[in-house]
Amino acid sequence: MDFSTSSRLLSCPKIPNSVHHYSTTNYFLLCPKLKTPKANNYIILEGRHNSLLSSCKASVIQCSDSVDKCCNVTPLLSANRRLRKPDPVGKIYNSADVCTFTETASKSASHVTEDRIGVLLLNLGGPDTLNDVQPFLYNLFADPDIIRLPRLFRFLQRPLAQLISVLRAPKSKEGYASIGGGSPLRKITDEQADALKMALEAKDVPANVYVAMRYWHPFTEEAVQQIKRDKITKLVVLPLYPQYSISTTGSSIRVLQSLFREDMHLSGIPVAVIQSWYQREGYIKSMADLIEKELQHFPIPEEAMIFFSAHGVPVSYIKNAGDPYKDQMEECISLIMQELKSRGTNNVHTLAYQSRVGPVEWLKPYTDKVLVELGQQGVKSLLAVPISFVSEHIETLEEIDMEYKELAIESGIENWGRVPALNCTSSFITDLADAVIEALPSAVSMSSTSTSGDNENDHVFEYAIKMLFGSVLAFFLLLSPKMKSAFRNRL
Ligand SMILES: C=CC1=C(C)c2cc3[nH]c(cc4nc(cc5[nH]c(cc1n2)c(C)c5CCC(=O)O)C(CCC(=O)O)=C4C)c(C)c3C=C
Ligand SMILES: [Fe+2]
Repeated sequence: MDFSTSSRLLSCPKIPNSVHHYSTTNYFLLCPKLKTPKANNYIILEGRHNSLLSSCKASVIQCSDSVDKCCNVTPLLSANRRLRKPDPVGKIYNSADVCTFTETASKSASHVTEDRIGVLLLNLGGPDTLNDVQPFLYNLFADPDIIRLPRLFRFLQRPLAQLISVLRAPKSKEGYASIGGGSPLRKITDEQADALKMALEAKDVPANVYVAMRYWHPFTEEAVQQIKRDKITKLVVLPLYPQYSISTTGSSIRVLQSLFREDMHLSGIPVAVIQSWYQREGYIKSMADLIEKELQHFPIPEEAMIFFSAHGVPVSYIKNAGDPYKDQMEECISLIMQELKSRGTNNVHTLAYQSRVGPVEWLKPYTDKVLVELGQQGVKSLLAVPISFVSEHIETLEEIDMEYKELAIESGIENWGRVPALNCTSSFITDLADAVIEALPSAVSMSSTSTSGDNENDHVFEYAIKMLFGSVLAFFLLLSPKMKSAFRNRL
């Protein structure tokens, strides 16, 4: 059998929210709804292409632990709704010994060349100058996915954002001043976009790559207008956050959904959203490469503790809102450690959370507390690894490199190192390009699926009908002689 060279993801028409994956050696059908109770176990349906098309009831197997090309892809419409559930991750595992099919693969490949493909990189954004700091903070705190107020108090969101941004601006400005007077995020993200475009071209998938920032320029609205002007016919949305959080990827996708829903043209464009990609082999290996390289700078590399420091989120996101961020973070770290182990690197490691804001409880343990404790426990060499973000930014350049380094040294840690952010590391960008190519066939337009608004209306209509019939029925029952006597007897 002739095999296609690229991996593909397709949704199965017979099972909602399913994705199937085929590559040089195999394909899978993944059905999130058939997920087993254990968080990381998914039931994968495997079968021949023909059997898949005729029936989705192919042989059912439990997924293995082996992870190859994985990312979580959905159409734009259902992207957020599914990820707000406690453990929504649609994992695509690669395993050997499964049949392949060439016909659809080559069809997809030719389809790819006909389309005007766009890739939309989602990122947080950062102030370009010190004057931008307060308005940037206002945009951030005005986001209902960052400050989650109860519905009744939503009218307070903007005044509160104004107050908090003004109060926080002086401290934030100090931070940005110490790293050169602004955030490097825009420049690095633009460079990543250029590198990704080149990597896609090298794989014979020409595409325009756009940058959509959530809280500063270029805003999502600007990127989306450009996509429209460029007459893009197929779009892959790729958040530059490896792990999904309601506060990051979730927030950006929410904005994107509302922009697409409002626009007839945009809602017709097939879109695939890659929601998280922390399990991708290319990413895990790129992280392991950076860690291995940085360990070599220590006097005794095997004695250095690998200290993963992730951006925190309030605990309520995990406990009440079902944010998968913590689970994904832990799994990501365990995959990186497995990879290091397979290379003979057996250093001890730990995870802590940094950058908390405000008076609520955030994910623990807190980075600053752990650093002091480790110093007290006699740890002498420590390698900090920023893990929730793939570019240098204020929290690596100022918080880790300055504040935490100073704290660590004060606490007795003698040898300090920090793994650089991936930025434009070529193995990483190549892997992102693969993720885009794999996601392309799963792109679906909003207009080809029912919108959540429609569903909600359906529910309201259904509810009203039930209420009406229920009331009429209750009225006649109450008037019936049998019912009257029953009431009389009780009284
Ligand atoms: C995965 C990454 C991030 C998560 C999760 C996240 C959640 C989160 N952040 C804040 C508040 C602030 N974040 C700020 C900067 C900032 N945050 C991230 C990433 C995540 N945030 C990045 C990459 C950046 C830096 C951007 C840059 O300019 O370099 C800031 C501003 C800086 C400061 O004043 O400290 C705030 C404030 C909350 C409240 C939150 C979850 C609810
Ligand atoms: Fe943040």
